[in-house]
Amino acid sequence: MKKIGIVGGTGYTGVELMRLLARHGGVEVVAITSRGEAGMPVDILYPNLRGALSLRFSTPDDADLTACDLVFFATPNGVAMQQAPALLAQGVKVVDLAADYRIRDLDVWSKWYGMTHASPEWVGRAAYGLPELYRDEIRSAQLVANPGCHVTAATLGLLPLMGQEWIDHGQLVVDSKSGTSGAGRKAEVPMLMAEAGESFRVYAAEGHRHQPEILQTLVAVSERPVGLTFLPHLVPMVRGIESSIYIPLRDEPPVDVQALFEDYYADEPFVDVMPPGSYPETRSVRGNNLCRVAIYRPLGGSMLVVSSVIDNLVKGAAGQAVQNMNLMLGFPEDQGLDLIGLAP
Ligand SMILES: NC(=O)C1=CN([C@@H]2O[C@H](COP(=O)(O)OP(=O)(O)OC[C@H]3O[C@@H](n4cnc5c(N)ncnc54)[C@H](OP(=O)(O)O)[C@@H]3O)[C@@H](O)[C@H]2O)C=CC1
Ligand SMILES: CC(=O)N[C@@H](CCC(=O)OP(=O)(O)O)C(=O)O
Repeated sequence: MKKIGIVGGTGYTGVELMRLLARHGGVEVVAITSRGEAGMPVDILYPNLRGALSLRFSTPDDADLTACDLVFFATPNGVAMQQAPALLAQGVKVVDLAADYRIRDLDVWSKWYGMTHASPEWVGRAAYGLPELYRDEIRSAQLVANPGCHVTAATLGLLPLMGQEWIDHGQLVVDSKSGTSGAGRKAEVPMLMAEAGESFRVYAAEGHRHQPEILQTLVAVSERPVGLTFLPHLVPMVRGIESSIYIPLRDEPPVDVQALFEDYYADEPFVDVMPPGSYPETRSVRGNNLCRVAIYRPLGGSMLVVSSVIDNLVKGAAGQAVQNMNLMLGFPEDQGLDLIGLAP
């Protein structure tokens, strides 16, 4: 059994990590930290874990994280960059669910996150945790930067088209909708379900930090400048992200775009290219690690549209983090993640 630690276990990604790891079979969660809830059994705060995980929250100082094979940071931005280097120096592997190691350009990172990076030497050494693109690097990495939630839905919906001469890379639009759990357990009032219920609105229209993160990957893959408008919305559901992605065509595609997507993702365990005419639903991925995509060309016109859905807490956070852990620790990539979405 591999020993696992979680820093920041009281948030929504922390409880989702515990739910997935408790049934993994190859790992044991030995430490889970919270400064505010130290001493409390995890199944008192999260009764869904009763009978699955018998453990108490401990303070980050008391938890023996150096004895772990791998530690997840499910903490706000700016925590892992302070605390992870000491663990990395001891040979512990780390998956950061926050954004500390996602952006290679430190000036871009500082601009969007409003901080100076505390461990810039690790930024270039971190693998970007999108297995569909960087599987080999993740396997051998000591530090993995788990992608953002909107970012995962948008990037997977765009990857097969990147670098194709017949699309206009300069005018991509990602219109993305998130459930309220995306804002975390300590969300500000406007992001609470009671405020979002029976309503639907844009947020961060002046610019969202997921835009440069999506762009970084699209530019790397297409090897050219990319123009991207990204607009997030809050929708009255607890879990789920749907990204509607608009891709202007420059020329008539010389290939069947549906077949292009099916071929690109043929061997991917967690990307499901749906048949023509399908409408991916967030509830079909609720609680599982899938990204489901469908491709449209409305009225046969000059715009391709891709709909991409994920569960923000699973493929958008904890599930993808476990997928990365599996690669880093040598488990089958889908171990503990072979889950079916909930219906109705
Ligand atoms: N919610 C989502 O859908 C997604 C979230 N993420 C990212 O995952 C991370 C976790 O998000 P989420 O689960 O929503 O929860 P929160 O950000 O609300 O959870 C924070 C956790 O970190 C602990 N923590 C806070 N500050 C520190 C600190 N200085 N040192 C140690 N522990 C600390 C908190 O416990 P305590 O204060 O008691 O120590 C709590 O357990 C965030 O960076 C978020 O951006 C990524 C993708 C999707
Ligand atoms: C609804 C909502 O507020 N969502 C959050 C999701 C951010 C998140 O989860 O952060 P990372 O994915 O970058 O770690 C937001 O847009 O800020």
